[in-house]
Amino acid sequence: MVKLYGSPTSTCTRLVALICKEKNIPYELIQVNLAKGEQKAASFTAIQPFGQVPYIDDDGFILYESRAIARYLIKKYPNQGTPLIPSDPKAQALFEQAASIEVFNFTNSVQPIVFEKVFKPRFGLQPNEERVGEALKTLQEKLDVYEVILSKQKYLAGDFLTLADLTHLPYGTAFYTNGFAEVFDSRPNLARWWKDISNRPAWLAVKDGA
Ligand SMILES: N[C@@H](CCC(=O)N[C@@H](CS)C(=O)NCC(=O)O)C(=O)O
Repeated sequence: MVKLYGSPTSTCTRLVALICKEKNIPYELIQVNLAKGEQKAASFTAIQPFGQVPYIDDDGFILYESRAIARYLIKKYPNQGTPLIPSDPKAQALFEQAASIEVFNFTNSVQPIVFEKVFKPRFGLQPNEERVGEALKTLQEKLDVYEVILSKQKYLAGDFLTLADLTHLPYGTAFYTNGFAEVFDSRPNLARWWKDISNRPAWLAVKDGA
């Protein structure tokens, strides 16, 4: 069974758990206590040199970086669960385009907002509102483009769901549920897409406790 080293509340661990559920891959979550700094222990960085979760141990094969893990698991189990990466070269290229959009046009802006407005307050720290304002401005511009794309097709890579849609869920949910729902809801096609992906049973199961 795949061993998933991570934290049930960590966004990146949740992505891997989500993919396991979408692909019906049994996995064992081995909890790493981030608050205690277990990810920085020498025994941990010997495996994940950046001192971050998640990583997987698949029968001795070690892999870190949540998106790389997701791709590996999807390719290893092509014939079970939801097909999340197309095999046709053109469809795959459109998937890669969407995957790149997610990293650079979505998560790059959403991540600092979640960090400032959700994670920092948990540790009694004040958010840097200037940083939030700048990231939100950039995000809104990018989401206007999402709205155009999603007015023409069901998902980010076309009319088929891919990993590139699902990678929006961990940070997107932390953003949406912590005071920013209107940012998505005010754009009808984006809102329709978000409602679709965020209500997938696999995601509901993960966000309510990986
Ligand atoms: N690009 C990495 C990012 C990993 C990452 O940022 N992990 C966070 C949790 S979501 C973490 O381990 N934070 C604790 C730390 O950096 O010490 C991935 O996708 O796996």
